[in-house]
Amino acid sequence: YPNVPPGPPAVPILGHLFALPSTHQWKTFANWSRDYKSDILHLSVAGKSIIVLNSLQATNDLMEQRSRIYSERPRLPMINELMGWNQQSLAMGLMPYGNKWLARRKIVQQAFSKQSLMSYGSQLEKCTESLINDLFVQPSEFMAHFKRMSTTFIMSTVYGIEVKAGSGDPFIGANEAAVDGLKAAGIAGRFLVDTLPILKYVPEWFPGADFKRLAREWKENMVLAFRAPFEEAWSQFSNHTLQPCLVLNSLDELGVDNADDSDERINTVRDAAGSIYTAAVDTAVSSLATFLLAMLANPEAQKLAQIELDRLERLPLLQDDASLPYISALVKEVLRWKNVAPLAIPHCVAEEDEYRGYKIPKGATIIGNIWAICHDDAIYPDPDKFSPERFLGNNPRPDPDVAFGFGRRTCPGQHLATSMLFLCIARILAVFEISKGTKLDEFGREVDDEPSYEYSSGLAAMPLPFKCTFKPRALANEMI
Ligand code: HEM
Repeated sequence: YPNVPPGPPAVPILGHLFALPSTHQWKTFANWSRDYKSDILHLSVAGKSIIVLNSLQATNDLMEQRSRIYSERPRLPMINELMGWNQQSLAMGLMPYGNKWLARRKIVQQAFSKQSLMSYGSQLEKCTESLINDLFVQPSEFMAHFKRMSTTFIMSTVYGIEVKAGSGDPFIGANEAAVDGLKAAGIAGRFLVDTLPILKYVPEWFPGADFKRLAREWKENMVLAFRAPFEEAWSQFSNHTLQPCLVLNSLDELGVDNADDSDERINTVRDAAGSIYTAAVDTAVSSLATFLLAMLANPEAQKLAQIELDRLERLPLLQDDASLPYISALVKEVLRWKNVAPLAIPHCVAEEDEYRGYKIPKGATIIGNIWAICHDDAIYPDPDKFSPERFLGNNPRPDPDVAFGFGRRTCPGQHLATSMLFLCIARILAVFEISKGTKLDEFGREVDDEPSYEYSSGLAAMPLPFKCTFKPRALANEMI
């Protein structure tokens, strides 16, 4: 590869396949940048180039300034073809750049823009009230409550469907199974078929072809996750009983006639809705769990946040953000400190390009290393420390917008995610004191159960299980 950016030594043919770690690649990429004294790296796997961008400068110059050519998605045979994630359109996050993608993206962007925030604000407030209630009743199940809160919100705002009480809701089960498959398959190098696409023709019964069975099962889950809630909403739409929601607005706006259900416009709405559902739930759960870990790691931040909240003397509302600067800074720090999507979703460059004298080959996978940027000590000194103060005062550090990705592919749920985090965090801290869980030591004494602060790997990082105690604060009864 003449004149491409530097990178670690490669072996013939397979390139860096075996040098790529199977977990937490973002850290290895950042270390390689240090070792090879370059914020852009070139790797190759079986003849395909991968360019890793480890600095804000490089992601700005290429993925933002030149977004016209840096907005494609690479094709991964396991996810795209065998699991069908973009074979029949469906998930817009994995769709090729083009008109179909744009039509879906417009729907999501419009529904969750900053301006439309107030139209779904009351629903968000209702869901976070239930969350607080659930945390009172069964605090140890906090992860399940986070999931329930975000699913209930998405199902009602997107599909106009009320989630069934208890754990047996069929739509939640379908979404969970689909996202689990995507997360597992999103681990780079996990499936050899991504490196050697020819393997996709191996029959399922062939020894070692277990990936084909997994792909088939995951595909069934994914189709169900996209189709099942949409079909329910569609049948209500046809009967004129569908409650106001994204599906209703979009079908109305596109002028869809309820007699005609074979329309491409219907697929567009189905895909936009399904893309939200699969992208929003786990990201919310992971970042809320990160917030709890942050409170365990830095009790001082919790105290300062509560001093600010107590001045309100009531449960916070969405429009309180201007009067709660510490909480707003805390939300930014949650997004920066541990990233839900440390390597975003890979982009792909549509044309050959040149940058700082290096060649960027056409079709190369482009990875923006969100984690490396959010932990760059030139931008965020002492990056491993959880410190909302870095976004306050006379010299605030830049907002970590990069946590939501790059250029034309940036997360269209950014405003929704930030508002959801703001409201949940403000309300939880107004009502509860958060502290470490406990366990019995070998002498039967109660001691703190220290979290590992470790995360799973894959497309979306989730904190490994940890314990946490929620103690109602003195003001809790007055506030609710
Ligand atoms: C803390 C919460 C969230 C974080 C950190 C996050 C982060 C990201 C990142 C890094 C990407 C990839 C961007 C890129 O390729 O450059 C992405 C894509 C996407 N996100 Fe989010 N996200 C969050 C919540 C949400 C929510 C609530 C929604 C629901 C509307 C959503 C919908 C999407 C969609 C549809 C895409 C694909 C965009 C495309 O390919 O055009 N996300 N998100």
